[in-house]
Amino acid sequence: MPIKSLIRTIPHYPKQGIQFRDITTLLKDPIGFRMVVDALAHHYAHQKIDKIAGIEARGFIIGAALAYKLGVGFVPIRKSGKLPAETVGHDYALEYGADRVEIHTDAIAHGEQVLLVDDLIATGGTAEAAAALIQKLGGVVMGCTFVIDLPDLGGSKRLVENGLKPFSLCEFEGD
Ligand SMILES: O=P(O)(O)OC[C@H]1O[C@H](OP(=O)(O)OP(=O)(O)O)[C@H](O)[C@@H]1O
Ligand SMILES: Nc1ncnc2[nH]cnc12
Repeated sequence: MPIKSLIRTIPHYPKQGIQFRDITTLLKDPIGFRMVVDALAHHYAHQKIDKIAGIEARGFIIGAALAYKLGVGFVPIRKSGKLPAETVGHDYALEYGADRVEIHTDAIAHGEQVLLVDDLIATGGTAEAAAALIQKLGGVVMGCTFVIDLPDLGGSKRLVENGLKPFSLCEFEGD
């Protein structure tokens, strides 16, 4: 069963006109979830990764499982005000709104190779903000990975142009 076919689309959520790509149907399928983690682990198996940074909230699910599989540490990038120790932050625009992401200042050491993980890339605003946080701490974003790319929204193209090396397992285009 292809990964894409396990992803559910909810029309007009959370706003009129948005086709929401819902990974809960993929995650609840034990084979589907394993296929996602195994495919990403296979793709990155021979690359140097010191840490995985997962973006709240859905990026935690995929990112933590991938970190376990690759045997590397996991650090959370969270929405504003959720992290208890000293943070750095970055504001960004969303497909449907605006937000701010933060990371602990001691999450990443200078020169560490960091793989950024989220469930989906749309405009790329979240991933770029998260990458900026890693770079502020002196980390190197060696790649950004997603289960879903929405290429019509231009985010993956933006990441390519900025040298952030996106890799996704499936695309939803023109629908
Ligand atoms: O490429 P972009 O246009 O920035 O959009 C992608 C982001 O939007 C979604 O998260 P959302 O902000 O809805 O938060 P959630 O994971 O906490 O539901 C998704 O999980 C990505 O993080
Ligand atoms: N269309 C979409 N579906 C699910 N998550 C999203 N995040 C941004 N756009 C989204």
